[in-house]
Amino acid sequence: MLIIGIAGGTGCGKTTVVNQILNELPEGEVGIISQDSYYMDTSHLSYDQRVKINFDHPRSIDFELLEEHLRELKAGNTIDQPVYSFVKHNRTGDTIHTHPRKVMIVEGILILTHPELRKMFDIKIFVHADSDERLIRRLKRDITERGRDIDEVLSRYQTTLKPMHQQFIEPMKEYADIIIPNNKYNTVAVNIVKTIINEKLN
Ligand SMILES: Nc1ncnc2c1ncn2[C@@H]1O[C@H](COP(=O)(O)OP(=O)(O)O)[C@@H](O)[C@H]1O
Ligand SMILES: Nc1ccn([C@@H]2O[C@H](COP(=O)(O)O)[C@@H](O)[C@H]2O)c(=O)n1
Repeated sequence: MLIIGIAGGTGCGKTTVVNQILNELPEGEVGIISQDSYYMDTSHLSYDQRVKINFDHPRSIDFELLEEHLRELKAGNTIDQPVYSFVKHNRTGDTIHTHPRKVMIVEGILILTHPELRKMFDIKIFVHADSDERLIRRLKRDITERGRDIDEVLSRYQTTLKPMHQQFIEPMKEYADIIIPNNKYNTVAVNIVKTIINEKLN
């Protein structure tokens, strides 16, 4: 199994890059694990308490479960990946039956901050987009897809996103094997990653 970790700040385009990689590759040969599925279970908290969580700090992620699931997949076993709701700020209770594949992609803002997880990646990729570009994309996406308004996104940006990005996410570039500049769509870089994956699949 080839395990590829794709990190980068919110809005840099990780999900988009993953979808571009999957596009044209044989269906069912590449599996995806999203860090978002592994936000801590916060069912014991009220909605008002959950809203106040710092979702950009590594402690908000259940890295233990994520690591365990990746090890299971590597051992050839199927896992039940939790489904997360950005509207409820919690796991939904549903899971996605995820099968091991020849290539597994793990994507998320904080995946390179966890040393044990980092060691499991054969290739570490960091997607870069400038912070103003990321904020614009995040605003548009969170308003249209994640049930937020402009005040919520901007206040979260100032209080947690920006400081957490500087403290935890940006320094992870040091560990990357490949940095993809993604202020604009980067077909060349995506094709290079596709070539690496195709070599593994053939
Ligand atoms: N290179 C790009 N140029 C312009 N918009 C982009 C680019 N990459 C992604 N986007 C858009 O930005 C938003 C955030 O992208 P997404 O892939 O969800 O980022 P991430 O998963 O890193 O948070 C989406 O609406 C997406 O369509
Ligand atoms: N309930 C939540 C959980 C997380 N977030 C934000 O999501 C961002 C990570 O996801 P990307 O797809 O953007 O990589 C992260 O910056 C969290 O602030 C949220 O808003 N609400």
